[in-house]
Amino acid sequence: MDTALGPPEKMVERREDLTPMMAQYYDLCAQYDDSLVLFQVGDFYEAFCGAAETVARQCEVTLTKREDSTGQYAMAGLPIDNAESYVERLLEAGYRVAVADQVEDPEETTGVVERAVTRILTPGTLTEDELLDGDRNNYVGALATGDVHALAVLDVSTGDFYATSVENADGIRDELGRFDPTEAILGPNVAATQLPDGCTVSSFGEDPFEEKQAHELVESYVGSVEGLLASTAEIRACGALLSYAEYVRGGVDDRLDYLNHLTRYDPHEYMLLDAVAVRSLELFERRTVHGDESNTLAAVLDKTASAPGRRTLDDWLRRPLIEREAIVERHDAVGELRDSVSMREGIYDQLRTVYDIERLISRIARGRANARDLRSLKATLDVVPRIRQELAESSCGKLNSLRDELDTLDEVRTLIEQSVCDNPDKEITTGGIIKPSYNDDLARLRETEQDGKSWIDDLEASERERTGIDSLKVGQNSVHGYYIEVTDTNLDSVPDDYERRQTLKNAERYYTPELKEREGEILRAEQRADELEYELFCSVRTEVADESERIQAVADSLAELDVLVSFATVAAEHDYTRPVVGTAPSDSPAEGTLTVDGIHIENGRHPVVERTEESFVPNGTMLDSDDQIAVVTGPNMSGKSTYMRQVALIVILAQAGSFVPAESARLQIVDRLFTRVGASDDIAGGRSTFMMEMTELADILDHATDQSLVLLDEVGRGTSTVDGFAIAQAVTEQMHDEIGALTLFATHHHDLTGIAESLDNAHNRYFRTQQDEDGVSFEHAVERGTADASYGVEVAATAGVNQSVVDRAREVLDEQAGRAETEPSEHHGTAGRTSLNGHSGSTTTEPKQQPLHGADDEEPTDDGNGKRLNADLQQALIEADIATMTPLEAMNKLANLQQVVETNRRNTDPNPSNSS
Ligand SMILES: Nc1ncnc2c1ncn2[C@@H]1O[C@H](COP(=O)(O)OP(=O)(O)OP(=O)(O)O)[C@@H](O)[C@H]1O
Repeated sequence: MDTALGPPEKMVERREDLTPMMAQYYDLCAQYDDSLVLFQVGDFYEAFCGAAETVARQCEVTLTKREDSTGQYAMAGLPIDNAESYVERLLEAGYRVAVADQVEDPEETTGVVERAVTRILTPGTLTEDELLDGDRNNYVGALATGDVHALAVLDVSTGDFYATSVENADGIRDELGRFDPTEAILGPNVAATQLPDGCTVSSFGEDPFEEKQAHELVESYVGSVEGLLASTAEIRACGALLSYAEYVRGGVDDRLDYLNHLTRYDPHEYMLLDAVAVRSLELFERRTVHGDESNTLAAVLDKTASAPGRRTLDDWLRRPLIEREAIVERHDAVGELRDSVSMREGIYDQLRTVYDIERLISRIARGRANARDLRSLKATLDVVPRIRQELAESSCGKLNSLRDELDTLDEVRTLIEQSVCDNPDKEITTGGIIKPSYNDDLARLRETEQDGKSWIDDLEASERERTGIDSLKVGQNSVHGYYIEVTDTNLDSVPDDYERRQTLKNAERYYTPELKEREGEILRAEQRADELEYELFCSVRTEVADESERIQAVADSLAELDVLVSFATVAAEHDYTRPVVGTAPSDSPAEGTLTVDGIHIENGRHPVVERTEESFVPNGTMLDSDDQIAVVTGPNMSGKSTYMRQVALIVILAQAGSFVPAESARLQIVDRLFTRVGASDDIAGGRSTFMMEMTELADILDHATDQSLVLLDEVGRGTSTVDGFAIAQAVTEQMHDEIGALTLFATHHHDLTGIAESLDNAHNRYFRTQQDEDGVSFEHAVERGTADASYGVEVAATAGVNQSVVDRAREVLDEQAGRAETEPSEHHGTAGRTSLNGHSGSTTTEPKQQPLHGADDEEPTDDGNGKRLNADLQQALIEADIATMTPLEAMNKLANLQQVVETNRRNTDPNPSNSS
């Protein structure tokens, strides 16, 4: 066992001799032996022995010692006021942290202070604002298997709770990809391999997954599971998850009543968007080495005003809809909000003032909220009537139903308004949180306190008059209470009824019997009033918590409205258009249902790239049952990847309910979206092997349907040219003949363009490229047909390769072109200058690897007229498979050639100084 966990070895043999406090520590470590125990001692959380060493190392705090009659123990302390940042480091290091707080007042205890674990902090169950990203859900998941594979996920900080099940383990991986939980617990026979990267597996045993126990627990939270959950595996996953959520409460008041809203969904109700697609389309995180969140789809669409809105936006993008009516409802709402600027801005202005209502209600229900939280809830609920007002003029069904669902919760708002102070204290035990007017007893006690304080306020003046001492002062301190202070020079005038309380350097402090009595009255009234305020506050908090279901419903509606307003704002500001969505004809739709065959986009734009490029070139897309596959060619940097991703993002946006960046769009509803991007494009994710590429391809071939959209970028690039081409061809044929998915296939294999010509429902698209005396430039415009040249040499010239190599390369190309005119060419569909692809038209022969003289060990020699060198260069250039090279490989190749020319020049130049 990790030395930071369990009872310290050093204490085991001395257990019976330990001091009472250390015995308490020992017992808590034994009870929570899977967690690192942080043990409150006054203002610090302490750890001892091995745990202390871990805390000191991970949190970079000083390791000290504690010595008592039983020995010496290593000790490390974290200041309670600042504990969160340290705890974060322990969680990142993979520890669960059990926080053992003092649960009684040390001043009221004679023996050792009672301590108990009040919460166990784990990565997926955090509720502390300081440890959470306000805009993101933080999910913990539970997986169970049975007849089906079930997944339950829960965000303890917001109460978002989902369950689903699928037939195979791959499907579970996809669903996990949608929620991206930070932590998971696994039922019997479930492998951790399904979990996304970065998800911590926590051990929790098998008992909580036991059916009967799980069933009872789930029903105690959400009522009958009949008709809600679809399998026993789902019940077991939900039950285990609830019991884990209770467990991390540390066993103190462990019910979490607000977790009463469980959503069971069928994965087939949403577009299937697996983790690979989410990553490669950069929906939430850019595929940079460290991943960053700017310039992602979620970021450019985020005009939300509130944290719940931001989280809901993520959810909608992760789970685009496939039911036409639901999609159209959202589009209707976005349309109305886009057109009505005053309604849109009015709602936005209201939403900007709201607090994170989901996290507020979770804190309130867990009994962790303070009075400020209740005021924040009230301020948030106050916007509801105003938003209803803003929506009064709405004429669309979705906005109307959202308005009707917005419960104004008048009694909750009135309760908080009447009871909780307008600017309450943060502390809840020291008064200043409940209005005296809320309770007669409280009012009386505060009056007594106030009367007493007024009497004392007047005391200074009356005593000065009585004693004739002008410098006499009345004051108070925490140790001695109220006093009358007289300087030494006036001691003669002190009356007899003054009793000495404290001697200072130049003064004496006194009290009178009446002052003492008044002071007692004030203190008693104040103390009782503070206690009463705390009691009243707790009961108000409980009353509010009892309404958590209604409050959560309001939170959901506000979040939904926030996303719709955000979509509408983006649509208005960035000229998005409303897409027409229809069911695919192959779905056998009911009569009257609008069907759309394929994806038809006029002047579409990439929603993210259009924001970063100075001038973005819009492009159209036409895929349907007659033009089901498009093979997209074009040189590096021409815009192929951007184009393919743009089509996918437009489809996702439309099905999430947003308008789309295009002049017009008619879109068939897509059931699944698959992406396979080039192997070398994904190095940051550590998934650069050909094996990984093929695993993803296998997944697509197994699961794509005739209603799916498939993006294949450079499939087969990770292996030899011949194998890669063979795989690409076979995949294209299967997509065409058997699967029937709408497919965009970007490739450098120009030969694949011939295949597209030979298949009935496939066509070619290529990116136009301009060449002039300044070099090659990319127009980023896609057209039907195939590219007329590869422009590899021009790209090299533009990249700065020196002129003599570029000129020579052009010569070689011209010679090639001359040969091509006299020999029959097998290259498919190319016109004008031929491709530099050395195996043009040949699909079966492996290109020969001719060693280049001078590049390896053999020195080039001059035969007097440079013919040998020319032949070598020619051969090398012909062999170079420019169409499949990355820009870096092309540049290396050219640098290599350049070096050969340089070496040759040096060897043949009679004056070596010329060759530098
Ligand atoms: N339609 C467009 N309008 C303006 N700029 C674009 C457009 N499409 C792509 N670009 C820009 O061109 C560059 C290359 O785009 P992209 O990566 O899509 O090319 P590619 O053909 O896929 O390249 P490679 O084959 O090397 O992967 C990017 O910087 C992108 O921002």
